Amino acid sequence: MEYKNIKFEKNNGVGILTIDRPKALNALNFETVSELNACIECIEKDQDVKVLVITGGGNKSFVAGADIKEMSTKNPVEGRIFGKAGQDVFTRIENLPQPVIAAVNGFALGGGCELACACDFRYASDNAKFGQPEVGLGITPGFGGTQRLPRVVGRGYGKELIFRANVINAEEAYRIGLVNKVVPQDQLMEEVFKVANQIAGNAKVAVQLSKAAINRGINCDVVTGISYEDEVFALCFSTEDQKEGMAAFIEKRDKHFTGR
Ligand SMILES: C/C=C/C(=O)SCCNC(=O)CCNC(=O)[C@H](O)C(C)(C)COP(=O)(O)OP(=O)(O)OC[C@H]1O[C@@H](n2cnc3c(N)ncnc32)[C@H](O)[C@@H]1OP(=O)(O)O
Repeated sequence: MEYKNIKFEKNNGVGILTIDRPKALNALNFETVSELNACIECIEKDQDVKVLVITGGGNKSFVAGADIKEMSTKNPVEGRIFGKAGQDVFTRIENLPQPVIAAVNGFALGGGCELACACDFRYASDNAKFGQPEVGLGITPGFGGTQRLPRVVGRGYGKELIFRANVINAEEAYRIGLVNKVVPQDQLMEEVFKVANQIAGNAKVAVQLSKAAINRGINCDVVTGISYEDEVFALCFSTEDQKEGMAAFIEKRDKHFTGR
């Protein structure tokens, strides 16, 4: 499929999705959100993609937020339609069966920080900047930021970032747990691919079921979460990779997973 504002490629089981409007610092206009949705819908069904990496085009920005110029003339009905479109695609990313890593290579502001929070975890380049500037523009975060950011960094830091609309650097983002690792900008993709390949080398069904169990458990009580873990744990014993992984350990040999 041809896209105007995003790029998608695959390399050895790792999908790389780039938000690619560098002249607008990869800001998300309606067209970009729609393309993102179409691309994520394809990835959901693509068995070849074991891990997805999301990054931004150019070397200055991951995503500098929703497109302010486009939003500036919207009425409440249009605002709701735009907000819902962004929320739906970010929820779709969060619920993708495959793990998703955000490679944050610059500004992750507003919708950009929300996109990063919809990913399973985040690595950042040392020039990355994070923030939720929405209240300084007269709006609330609208692509899930009021919900996901406090769940990632905790209520106190989440509320402070949203209320102050301040921008923090990569080291501060690391300190509050918003990113897992900070690396020099020219090493970001290499480092992220290393991690993505490591995940892609593990038993695919077990990785995907682990993600589903974590996501489900985080949104419910621990007893319900644990009972879901029961189900996915048992399900793993129906896979070829469970037989192979354990046989390889016992026979002291390399494992050869098939993803089944
Ligand atoms: C539901 C979600 C809501 C939201 O996400 S609200 C939006 C939240 N985001 C922001 O408030 C960030 C807005 N952008 C900025 O504050 C600045 O940019 C930066 C600090 C990120 C970078 O500043 P600098 O290095 O001086 O670059 P530059 O000249 O401002 O930007 C280059 C071009 O990119 C466009 N641009 C940047 N961010 C956005 C955006 N969020 N929406 C639309 N356009 C954007 C600019 O306008 C300009 O373009 P031109 O050269 O044509 O003037």
